[in-house]
Amino acid sequence: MQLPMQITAQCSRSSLPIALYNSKQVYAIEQAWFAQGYDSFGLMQQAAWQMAQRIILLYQQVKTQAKSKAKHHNHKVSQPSACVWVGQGNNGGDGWLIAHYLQQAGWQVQVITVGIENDNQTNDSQNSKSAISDALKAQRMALDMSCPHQRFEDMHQYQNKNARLDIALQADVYIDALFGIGLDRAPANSYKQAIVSFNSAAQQIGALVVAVDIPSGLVASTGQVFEGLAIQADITLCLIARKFGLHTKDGMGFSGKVIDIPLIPFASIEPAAILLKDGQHLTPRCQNSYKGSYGHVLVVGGNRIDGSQGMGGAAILTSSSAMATGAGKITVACHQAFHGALLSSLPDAMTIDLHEQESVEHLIKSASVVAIGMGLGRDEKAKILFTRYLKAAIAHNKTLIIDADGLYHLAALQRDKNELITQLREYSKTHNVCLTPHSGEAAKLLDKKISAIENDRSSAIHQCANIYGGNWVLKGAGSLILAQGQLYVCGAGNAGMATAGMGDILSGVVAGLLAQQDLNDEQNNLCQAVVIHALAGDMLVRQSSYDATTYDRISGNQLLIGQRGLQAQDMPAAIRHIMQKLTC
Ligand SMILES: NC(=O)C1=CN([C@@H]2O[C@H](COP(=O)(O)OP(=O)(O)OC[C@H]3O[C@@H](n4cnc5c(N)ncnc54)[C@H](OP(=O)(O)O)[C@@H]3O)[C@@H](O)[C@H]2O)[C@H](O)CC1
Ligand SMILES: [K+]
Repeated sequence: MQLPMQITAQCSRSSLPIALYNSKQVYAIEQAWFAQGYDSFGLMQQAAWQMAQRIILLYQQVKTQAKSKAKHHNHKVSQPSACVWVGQGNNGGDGWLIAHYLQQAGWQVQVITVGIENDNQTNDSQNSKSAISDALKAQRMALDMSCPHQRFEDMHQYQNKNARLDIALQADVYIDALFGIGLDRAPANSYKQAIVSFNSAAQQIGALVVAVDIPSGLVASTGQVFEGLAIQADITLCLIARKFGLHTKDGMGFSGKVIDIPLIPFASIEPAAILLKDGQHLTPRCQNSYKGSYGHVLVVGGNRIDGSQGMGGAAILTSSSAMATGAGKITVACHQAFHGALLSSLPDAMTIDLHEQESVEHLIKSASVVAIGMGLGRDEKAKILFTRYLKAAIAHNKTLIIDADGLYHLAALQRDKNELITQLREYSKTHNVCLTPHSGEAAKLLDKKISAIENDRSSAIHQCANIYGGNWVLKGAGSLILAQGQLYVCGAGNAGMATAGMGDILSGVVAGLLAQQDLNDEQNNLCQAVVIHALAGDMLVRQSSYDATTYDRISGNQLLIGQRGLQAQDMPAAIRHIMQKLTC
C-alpha cells in the first residue's frame, strides 16, 4: 500500500545513529525490567495499548489521504475494521490485546489464530507452559469480551490452497502478530500457509499491513527470511528496542516503515550494532592548500591476463570515485593496455605499468593510500604481484584498501598458512587496513558456503576480522561495517546499486576519503565512506534527502534515473554532490 506523506515523514531519516539489538539482547532487556519488579503481563498490556493507539492514528492518516484523492467524497462514516493474525507466542499475545483494545475503541475486529488449539485444549495444554502464560492471559481477556475469532486451520482457504479469499477476511487493516523475536527457524506447518494467505489476502483487498514488533518470518537477529516467506508489512511497530534484522539483508524489503514503541527505559546493554543513516559534516578546505594537502591514492589493479579482454574498467571506476571524493592526486598501476582508456576517461590520473614491479614499489613508498585488488586478476602472476605489493605497503606503513581479486589472493594465502596473513593482522593493529568483500568473497575468505555467510552476516564479518585483522565492510543490502571492533549497519543505499562496478566505486570512495588528512577522524573513516557511497546511490534514484537533478554526461539533458539501469559510472558525479552537501 502507498503510505501517505505524514507517515513517511514521521519515519524519515534522522541523522542520529540508532542502536540495534538482537533477540537475545531484547530478551535480556525485558528480564532486567521484570527483575526490577515490573509485571510481564503489564508490559504486554502497555505494548498492545500503545500499538492500538498508533494503529488508530495511522489508519486515520491513510483514510484522510484516500478521501482527499477521491473525486466524490463518501460522507458515510463506517466502522474501521482489523483482521488480527495471532500465533502461539507472546507476539500473538500482543495481537490478542490489540484486537481487544481496537474492539473497545469501536473497531470491528476479527482474530485469526494460527497454531493454537481450540479454546478448551488451549487451556489444558498451555497452562503448564509458563513462557506463554502472558499470551494465554491476553487471549482470555479478548475472549471474555467476545472477540470474534477463528482458527486458520479450520478455514476453507487453508484446506484448499487455491480457493479464493473468504469474504469474511475483508478488513481495512491487517495486523501480523504471528511471530516476534522468538522465530528462529523456517515457519512450520500451518504457519507457512498462513503467511502466504495473509500476504495474498492483504494485497488483494488493499489493506494497510501493520507488523507487530517484526514482520513474521523475518529473523530479528540476522535479517534472514526462510524460503523468501515473511509478512510483507507497510509499517512495523518495533517494541522496546530497534531490531538488527530490520535493517540488513531481507529486513528492509519486508518491514516497510519502522516506528519505534520504546515502552521501557534501558541503558546498560551494549547494542549489537549502530545504524548509520547520514554522513558526518565535512570541514571546508583551507584556502591556502595544494594537491599535496589532500593525499595521493595509488590504485593497483586493472590487469589483463593473457588471452582475455582484461579488467581495466575496475581500476578506472575506483580512481574516478577516489577523485570525486576529493583525493589530491591519483596514480593507477594497471596493465599498459588500459593506459589510453584510463587517460581519456580520467585525464587527471597518472598511470604506471602494473607489471613494472620496482617502479610500482617505488610509488607505493610515496603514496598516502594504496587500494589494491580491483581487476588485478587471479592467476599465478597476479598472485605474485599482490604478495609483493602488499608486503611493500606494509613495509612503508601505508593505509590499505583491499578488495576484489586482492581478497581472493588473501584467502589463498590463508589456506596456505602464509606468514603474510599474520603480518597483516599485526599490522592492522596499528595501521588502517580496510577490506571490503561481498558475501561471495567473504565465503572464500572464511572457506565457507555463501549461504552460511548470508544466514549470519554479523558473525561472518566478526570472523573475517578475527582471522585477518583490520576494518571490514560486508557489502549487500544493509551493508555491515566493522570498524575498531564496533559493528555498524549502513541504513542508506538501494537495490539499483546491485550492479557490476559498484564495489570498485566503493573502494575508490574509501581510498579518496582516507587520503584527505585535512579531515578529522570522525570525517574520514570507513563508515563515512560507506554512507557517502550509499547516499550517492540513493540520490541518483531520488531516494534521499540529498536529491539533485542529474544530467546526461554528453547531451546535458536532465535525466530521471531509477533503480533499474543505474550504472557504476553514474556514481562519481553523485559522490561529488554528496561531498559538497556534507560540506555545506
Ligand atoms: N511480556 C513480554 O514478554 C512481552 C513480549 N512482547 C512480545 O513478545 C514477543 C516475543 O515473544 P515469544 O513468545 O518469546 O516469541 P514469539 O511470539 O515470536 O514466538 C515464539 C513461539 O513461536 C514458536 N516458534 C518459533 N519459531 C517457529 C517456527 N518456525 N514455526 C513454528 N513455531 C515457531 C515457538 O515455539 P518453540 O517450539 O520454539 O518453543 C514459540 O512458541 C516479542 O516479539 C513481542 O512481540 C512484547 O514485547 C511485550 C512484552
Ligand atoms: K509479527
